[in-house]
Amino acid sequence: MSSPKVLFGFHAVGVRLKTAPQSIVEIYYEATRRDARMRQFLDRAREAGARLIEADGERLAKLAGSHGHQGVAARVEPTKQVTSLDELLEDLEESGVKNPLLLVLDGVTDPHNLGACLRVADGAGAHAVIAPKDHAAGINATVAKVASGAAETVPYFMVTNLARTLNELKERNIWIIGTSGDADKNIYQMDLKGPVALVLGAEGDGMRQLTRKTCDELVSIPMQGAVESLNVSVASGVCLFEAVRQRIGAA
Ligand SMILES: C[S@@+](CC[C@H](N)C(=O)[O-])C[C@H]1O[C@@H](n2cnc3c(N)ncnc32)[C@H](O)[C@@H]1O
Repeated sequence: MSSPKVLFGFHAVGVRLKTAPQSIVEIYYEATRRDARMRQFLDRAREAGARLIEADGERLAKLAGSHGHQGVAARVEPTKQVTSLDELLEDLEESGVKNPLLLVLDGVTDPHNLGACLRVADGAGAHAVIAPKDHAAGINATVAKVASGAAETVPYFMVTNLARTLNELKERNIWIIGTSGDADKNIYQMDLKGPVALVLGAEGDGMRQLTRKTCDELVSIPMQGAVESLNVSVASGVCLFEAVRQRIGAA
């Protein structure tokens, strides 16, 4: 059995309260903090039946390590996780999701960028984020903090061979759309209502050659100013929310 882990900050603990309150072993809160945000948080925690424990700043700092805790930390049991991409896609099919929306990150190694990508993926309702095992940041405390709870809600799969995984997605009729500033077509010309995986490249070099070749389509985000490219998490947001816009329009 895996041991409880610690979440900290209003976002991360708040998301767990919303999505899996039964997995919370106990919540520590700084009793001297009596502002509105803390009061609202404690009301929600009590409504969810969570066990609340008063703690001082020192105890919270010990639980959260070097990370900002905002006066709140929780010991939680792991939630039931889907363990593989295949399992996730089968679950989606069984629950009638016809048009999965996936975000693929080819070489995003900065934990802040990964955290921001997970946050935007959650916001857009993406079903999973996929990255190559040997060329990506893993989930750590920084990622979880920047993701503001989304590291808990969006499955993140690190795969051994990204090109092979993209080919397997194609076999499941998922359209692979790579993004690159030099592509002729642009994201707004692309039909994103069906099953799609949006592929974003690394902070410095963009997508690797093999990944690029494996994509069904390449699209750009038309830039209007002097800079050549967007930060990868911003570009993820633009692409994912274009898919959301089209899907809402089609509903
Ligand atoms: C900072 S950019 C990398 C820039 C890199 N020099 C390149 O040539 O792709 C990180 C990733 O964000 C996405 N991106 C950023 N700006 C983009 C744009 N204008 N059009 C399409 N994708 C973009 C791409 O996936 C890119 O690989």
